[in-house]
Amino acid sequence: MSNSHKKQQLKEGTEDEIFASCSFASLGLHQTLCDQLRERLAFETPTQVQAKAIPVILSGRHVLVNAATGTGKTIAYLAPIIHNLQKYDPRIQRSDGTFALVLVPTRELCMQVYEILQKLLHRFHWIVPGYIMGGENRSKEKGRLRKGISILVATPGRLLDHLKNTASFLYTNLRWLIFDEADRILELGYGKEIEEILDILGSRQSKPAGNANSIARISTFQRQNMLLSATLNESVNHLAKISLENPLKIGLDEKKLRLNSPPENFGPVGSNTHDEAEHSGRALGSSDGDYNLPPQLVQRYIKVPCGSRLAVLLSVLKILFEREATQKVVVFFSTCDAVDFHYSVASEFKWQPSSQSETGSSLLFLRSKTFRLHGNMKHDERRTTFQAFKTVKSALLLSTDVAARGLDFPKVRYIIQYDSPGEASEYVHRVGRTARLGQRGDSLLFLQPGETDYLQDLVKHGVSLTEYPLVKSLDSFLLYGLKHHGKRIVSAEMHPWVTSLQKALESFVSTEPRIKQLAKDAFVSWIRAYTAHRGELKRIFMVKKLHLGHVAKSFALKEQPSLVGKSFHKLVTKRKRAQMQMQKQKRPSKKRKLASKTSTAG
Ligand SMILES: Nc1ncnc2c1ncn2[C@@H]1O[C@H](COP(=O)(O)OP(=O)(O)OP(=O)(O)O)[C@@H](O)[C@H]1O
Repeated sequence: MSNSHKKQQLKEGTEDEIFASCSFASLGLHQTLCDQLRERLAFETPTQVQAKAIPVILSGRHVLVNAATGTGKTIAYLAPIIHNLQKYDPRIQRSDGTFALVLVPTRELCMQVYEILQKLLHRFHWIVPGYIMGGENRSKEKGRLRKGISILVATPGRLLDHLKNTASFLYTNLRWLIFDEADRILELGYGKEIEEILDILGSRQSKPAGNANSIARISTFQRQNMLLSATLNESVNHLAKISLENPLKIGLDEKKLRLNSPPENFGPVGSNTHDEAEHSGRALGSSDGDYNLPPQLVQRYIKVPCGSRLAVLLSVLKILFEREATQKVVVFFSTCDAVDFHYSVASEFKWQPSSQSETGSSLLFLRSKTFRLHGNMKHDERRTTFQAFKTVKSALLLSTDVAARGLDFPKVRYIIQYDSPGEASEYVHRVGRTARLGQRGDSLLFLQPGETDYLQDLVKHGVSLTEYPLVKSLDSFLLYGLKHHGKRIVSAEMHPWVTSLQKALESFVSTEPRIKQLAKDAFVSWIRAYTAHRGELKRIFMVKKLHLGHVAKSFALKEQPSLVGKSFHKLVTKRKRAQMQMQKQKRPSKKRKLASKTSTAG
């Protein structure tokens, strides 16, 4: 979509908040680069964050950039690097190795940044872009590194692997090091790898002893490092401290990042050593303070009892896709198994509510094209899905948090967080897949009645949501040719539409052994993910409060799976113990004494 077309879609008043009133050339960028921005990407005017960051980055300062999702942070760092690289005289060559390194948390983001680079470098053919990431063929990557990559985009695990094992990887000319989605890289548990990378590259500000060899291999070029995210907070404090020299903070206030506080380490991050994780970094302490969200984003929550979650999700999706012929929706789940199960239901479940029979219809309930994306998928399938959802006009994407950060799927209109995100920062990034660059967007957060305290947690970060009129929406459906006005129906679970749909779903799952197995697997991993909430959130998302029969219903299982693997058994035992503990605490003191004696004896 052209810049001017995009601008037409902006709400009145929003444009000034998004775009600056200057040109790319006036920021100091080379004319050919400005032409590329216009011709290849259709960008005529810089966004506000680009107008602020580009001159500072051109001046050589280290920066920390914090700006709302979808405001153009990628170009803010890529354009100045390209500007500087094209100036080198004599021209840089492949044999000079890598000059700029962009670190990103996921493979999809790696591809996305690489594709933007390809477009921007079209007329600077001597500057070579490249990428290395988990899942790709290592020896092919080695070959590309040997030939030389001027601007390299990488995921941390694979980068470290090549830094240690690919002798021909030349980085002595490295001048720029960028951490895009810096907080997420740390949340995924890459703290140690990042320190190691900084040491090998000689990019640590306070260089530890013992790395003299690696540092000696680096030339004395001026280094410039950058950290960027829509949710930079104190989780990146340590990284900022060890990697940035006198940084300029763009879009950040001191409250959010206390660079003068005593040094910490990377804190209680996960110990994940894979290239990505499915979950948000639930172990991180969240920072109080407002996050920047796109002002035009309409944020709502929906309160649904556990047993009706699936029926309500499908109903909301049906409403969305029937209301607008072309519609792009992303639904976030907490686990890969949940994505797989819901993907099968969304693409195979047939039900015609006008027919009296439960299953006797041949019409798909959801007619949208459906995609899925998660970390357990084959690498190629993941790549194809990512590209396909980018270009498709109307579709539903079911995903884990691999799609939560940085991905720029054009024209996504609706984000549904079916499983709650955990940290407020993850909420911000998930909803940030819509309402990008001033465009319209809606988000919907599913909560069970006992989880609504989560809304208070979001309020602490300046995020407030209004309630979605669920019963009214359900009333709009025709059931057996009739409208059911739920005047006296106060709860969604009692709504005739929901009860009929639930019955049909249960019957569908029970007659399809493959889907039943997916449902059981999803049930187990969903509970496991629910127990993974940490800190304050554990108080809101309490596994012991869950009614497992209702959880089973949310996977269209008529009964709770009896025994599915050892880990599930352990979980049930743990829950029983916790429940017994709670009961003991409720008993009068005499009995409690007796109970405690018995349990000690046991
Ligand atoms: N100057 C510009 N004019 C028009 N469109 C732009 C401009 N700069 C960026 N865009 C477009 O805006 C969208 C958002 O850009 P980008 O992905 O860089 O945002 P971001 O701030 O990095 O978002 P996130 O925090 O989600 O990663 C993209 O579709 C990009 O092509």
